[in-house]
Amino acid sequence: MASRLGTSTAMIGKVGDDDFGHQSKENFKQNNVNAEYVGITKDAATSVAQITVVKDGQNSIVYIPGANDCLTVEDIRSAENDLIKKVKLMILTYESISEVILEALKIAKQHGVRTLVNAAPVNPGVSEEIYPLCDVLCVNEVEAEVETGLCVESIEQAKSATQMLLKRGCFSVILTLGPRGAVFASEEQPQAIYIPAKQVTAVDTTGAGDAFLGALAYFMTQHSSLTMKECIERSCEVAAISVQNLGTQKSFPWRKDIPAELFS
Ligand SMILES: Nc1ncnc2c1ncn2[C@@H]1O[C@H](COP(=O)(O)OP(=O)(O)OP(=O)(O)O)[C@@H](O)[C@H]1O
Repeated sequence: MASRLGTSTAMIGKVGDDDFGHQSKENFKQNNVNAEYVGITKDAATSVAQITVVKDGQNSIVYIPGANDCLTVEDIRSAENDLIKKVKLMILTYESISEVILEALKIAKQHGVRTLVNAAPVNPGVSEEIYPLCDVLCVNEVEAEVETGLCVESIEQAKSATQMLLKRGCFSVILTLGPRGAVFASEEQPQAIYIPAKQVTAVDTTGAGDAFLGALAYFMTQHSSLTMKECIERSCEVAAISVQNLGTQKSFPWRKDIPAELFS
């Protein structure tokens, strides 16, 4: 998503030496994502996700980690000089193992790279040491419940969850709420604010979180005069476009498909 909006983007990861792995690398190329640091391992199959979409567009995903678990601390260190230290922002997900996430965050912070951590998919194995290294922690309702132990159904409960995550040391927290939008709080603005989503008819919400995050990375890095609230509002709009199309990455809009005022 970040690349489709026009951000120079690179991926660090690992795929298996199989059809899905080779297709993934080809897909990065077609989306102008530098995949030089996406390794191929013979020790595991490429990670896959079985996705079921129901009538209202909501989804349920069974995720099988596979090769993602083979990404090592050494793989991250090998990208430090030529990649990590040169970027403005690093997005991390919970698809890697805890020690790898932690190493990537430490290296990014050493070089003044902003960090945007998406605590997805739910991974209770991830160390609490990551929180103080998160410039932005982004969770959905389920992930927020697992991270905090709180019930996150109402917007008020979502606001309470962001407060708890801030207290653990994150600089800022975004809790996405599907069709309701998102809640945001930060050290600078601890009072959580609610940002509504655009009302649209969703056909497939799969990938809404990734569309939101990729767009957020774009606005945070390419439109530095925008406040975080404005970046989140615009990212909600991009994600709302994606849920009106079928597919996961396939549903992500290209820059030309997005109203020009979002880039002003
Ligand atoms: N039905 C919808 N209508 C409008 N916007 C939506 C809808 N669903 C999601 N969005 C937008 O996408 C953002 C992220 O969605 P959500 O909270 O569902 O993420 P997620 O659970 O991580 O998604 P994923 O299905 O990719 O795992 C929301 O904050 C909202 O702005």
